[in-house]
Amino acid sequence: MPSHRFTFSGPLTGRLRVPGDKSISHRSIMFGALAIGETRVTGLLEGEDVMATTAAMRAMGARIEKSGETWHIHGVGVGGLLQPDAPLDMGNSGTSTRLLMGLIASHGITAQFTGDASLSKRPMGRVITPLSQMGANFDASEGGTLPLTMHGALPAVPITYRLPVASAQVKSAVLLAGLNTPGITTVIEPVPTRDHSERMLRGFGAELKVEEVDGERVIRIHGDAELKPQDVVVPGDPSSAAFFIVAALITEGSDLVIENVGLNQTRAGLIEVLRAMGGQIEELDRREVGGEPVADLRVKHSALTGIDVDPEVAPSMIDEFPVLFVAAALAKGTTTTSGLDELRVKESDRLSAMADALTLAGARVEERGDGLVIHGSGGDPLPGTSGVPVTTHLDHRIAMAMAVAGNASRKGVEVDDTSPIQTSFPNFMHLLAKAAA
Ligand SMILES: O=C(O)C1=C[C@@H](OP(=O)(O)O)[C@@H](O)[C@H](O)C1
Ligand SMILES: C=C(OP(=O)(O)O)C(=O)O
Repeated sequence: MPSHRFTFSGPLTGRLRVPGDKSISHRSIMFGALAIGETRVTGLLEGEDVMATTAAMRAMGARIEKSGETWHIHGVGVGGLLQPDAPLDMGNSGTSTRLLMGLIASHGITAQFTGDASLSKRPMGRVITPLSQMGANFDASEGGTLPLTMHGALPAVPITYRLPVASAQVKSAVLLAGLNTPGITTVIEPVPTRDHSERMLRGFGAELKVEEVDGERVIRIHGDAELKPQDVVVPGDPSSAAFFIVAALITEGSDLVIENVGLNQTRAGLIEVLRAMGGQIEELDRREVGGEPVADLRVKHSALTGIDVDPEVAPSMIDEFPVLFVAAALAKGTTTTSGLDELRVKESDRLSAMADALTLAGARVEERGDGLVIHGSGGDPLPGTSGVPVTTHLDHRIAMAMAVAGNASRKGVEVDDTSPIQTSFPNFMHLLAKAAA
């Protein structure tokens, strides 16, 4: 467990580029593995989570290799996944687990899923329910957690499923099961979540339609699909850029350009919220990369003011709350967040983990059932930790959020375990040290 003390080492300046989008990276490997022919992917995030997806797709028959900066994926075709001969180790990755369960649900194969201590606590019942309706069978504990074994159904049965939680992973699991199911599988999404599966499935040639009915998104996918190989360029991950956006906003003297950041509307909530708090975030050279809107972001140190965050924006910044809480801890006045029950079932309980960590670093935080209330310092650096390190609970976003807090503290913040950062942002510590040097 490598611990690390993150201390102020200077304002953030210059230019940097964050790694590829994690959601798009997972999907490019999965969809490439289901296409017939060679898919080429550049800008792939080479973090542990995406490598778990890669290993699983190899175990089910896809040939995946890297040469130079390009990943080459030779797919097996929809319906062509082979039975893996060992358990699929999902590591720390909820996205790998839930999306692959969807894929396997409509293949006549059996697979066992295992994961680390964090993933083994996370709820899988949310995908087991619709995938069982489609015909898949599960040997799982009553709580619906890993390890579990699933038996796919061939043929699976198309369903219409209305999402009971705002989750792109559940939506994607059902749509992916629908790829190899005869007929039309329908997902109704009352609250919009990230739409990378829809965009990319269409790009790979699936017949998928999205309609807005009474304010809800209705997504229909035709089964027995044939996917055609694509050249995918993965844009930079806005969820990774978030740490540098907040670090620059709260560190005096900062003026930083973050290049090539994906700005898909379903992911861009944090930028909106930070601007409403007074953050100076400028978009330069807005363009399209791989079918997604992208820009370079110029971020300057700003005096932030606390706000009430509208719970409606939550799905478009669901992974960014840990670092938003850090921005709020440095703002003037109070920031109130609510409607964030989903944060309790991520890699850690992110409400309690961030309340504990920020309190230990000297911030004033109240934990409520579905959100945090944070009384900001008015721009003064946080005191920082002494003695006891903050606990990351195997959660990369807690580790990186508290690293950013350390950079805006007097004594620094000691983080108990930096290894989870490898799941989504392997060069984070290097980039932070470089930008603040
Ligand atoms: O579909 C995806 O790629 C993701 C969806 C979100 O999870 P939920 O669907 O559980 O909200 C998000 O937290 C995760 O990091 C990636
Ligand atoms: C929730 C996250 O990922 P996953 O669900 O894939 O583990 C995340 O990256 O913040």
